[in-house]
Amino acid sequence: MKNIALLGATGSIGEQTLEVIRQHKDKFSVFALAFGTNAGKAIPMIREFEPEAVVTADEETRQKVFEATTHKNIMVGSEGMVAVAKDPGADVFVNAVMGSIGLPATLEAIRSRKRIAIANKETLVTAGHLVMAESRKYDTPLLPVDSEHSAIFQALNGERNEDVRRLIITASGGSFRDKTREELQGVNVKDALNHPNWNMGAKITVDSASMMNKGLEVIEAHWLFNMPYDKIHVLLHRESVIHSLVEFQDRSVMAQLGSPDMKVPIQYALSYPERIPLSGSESLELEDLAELHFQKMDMERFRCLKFAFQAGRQGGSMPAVLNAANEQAVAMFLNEQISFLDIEAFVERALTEHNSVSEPSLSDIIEIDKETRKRVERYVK
Ligand SMILES: NC(=O)C1=CN([C@@H]2O[C@H](COP(=O)(O)OP(=O)(O)OC[C@H]3O[C@@H](n4cnc5c(N)ncnc54)[C@H](OP(=O)(O)O)[C@@H]3O)[C@@H](O)[C@H]2O)C=CC1
Ligand SMILES: CC(=O)[C@@H](O)[C@H](O)COP(=O)(O)O
Ligand SMILES: [Mn+2]
Repeated sequence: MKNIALLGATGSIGEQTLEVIRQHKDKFSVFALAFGTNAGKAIPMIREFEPEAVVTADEETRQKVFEATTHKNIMVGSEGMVAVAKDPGADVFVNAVMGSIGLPATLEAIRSRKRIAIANKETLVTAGHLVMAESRKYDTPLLPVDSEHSAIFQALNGERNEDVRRLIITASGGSFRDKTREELQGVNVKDALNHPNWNMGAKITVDSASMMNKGLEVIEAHWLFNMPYDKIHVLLHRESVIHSLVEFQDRSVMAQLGSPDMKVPIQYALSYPERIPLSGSESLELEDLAELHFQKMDMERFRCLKFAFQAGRQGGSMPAVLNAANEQAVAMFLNEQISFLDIEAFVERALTEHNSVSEPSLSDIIEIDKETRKRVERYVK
């Protein structure tokens, strides 16, 4: 039995992780559930899965959960997530929170040598050098949940890193893939949240529309697979059926395909190296697909992708600034304080104004993250 600590339980990945656990009660149980403020969604989960520990984002939510469940072990905030990450009662740590908030807990879970299933790309973008150094030091590999990285992980199975010629990450193009830059001036939040292939949380859906999601995924792949940026390629593929590919030195290409369903990579990260049945997920019937489309990525149309490659190559604290500026700008876009195109403008400005710190420590990163968010907030005022 694997006991799972799940961060981000009330989110899109969190709910699908619980669905996988529900299907395999003989293999997985819930040790801890951490979430933000959605007590209405969390309370039935706590009643159903009876976790040893619960973590909420704030005291008010803690009180609501306590009143509804009388749970004895409800912790709060980043400290609560860190306590869960360290607890020997959990074997598996799933980071599915939104944003870089779960970084300290992820580092602690690695140090406690738990199985790490990482959905949260912001953690690796912000502090990939620290996370991967701890992963090597404590001999704790990270199992990717992000669909593209799970595909690459599967394509690399049994291969040697030096035999890889390129990682090819596919991108659906998001909600605005058929719009020109001029047309982007008039788009609103509702339009942005209408992803063609995936039903995901609001922040990642906006990132898909701006192509920042792919930018974050390029940096995520750089760290997870120890791959230089020159060997990471992004390909527009509208259908999200080929989840990503690896080209080897002999020009052989391995790809992982499947109907777009996040329960597949979530379950694989939990069951690896075993493959177990997953009910309710559709088989990919290739004969039913009329055609698959591929298109070269235009870095001027999708400028966030260009910024991410630049920040990744510059390294140091630049990716942390890219991420924090983007998190802040997307939050303001979702609050209807700024326009869609302001997101990339604010990210670009924050990167230009930042003096990069090489090899930033965890406290440097936390400080830079805070400063960048405040700076981006001031751009509106
Ligand atoms: N959704 C998807 O299909 C995919 C997602 N990912 C990545 O997975 C991560 C989660 O995405 P997704 O599930 O879509 O996001 P959602 O917005 O659906 O869920 C986010 C989760 O994080 C919690 N959360 C937010 N802020 C805090 C906080 N301050 N403290 C504690 N918990 C917090 C939310 O709690 P609450 O709502 O209770 O406030 C919620 O449980 C992201 O990094 C995303 O990039 C990667 C690939 C695919
Ligand atoms: C499901 C998943 O992994 C998302 O990160 C997905 O990749 C988003 O789609 P885009 O390709 O549009 O960014
Ligand atoms: Mn993805």
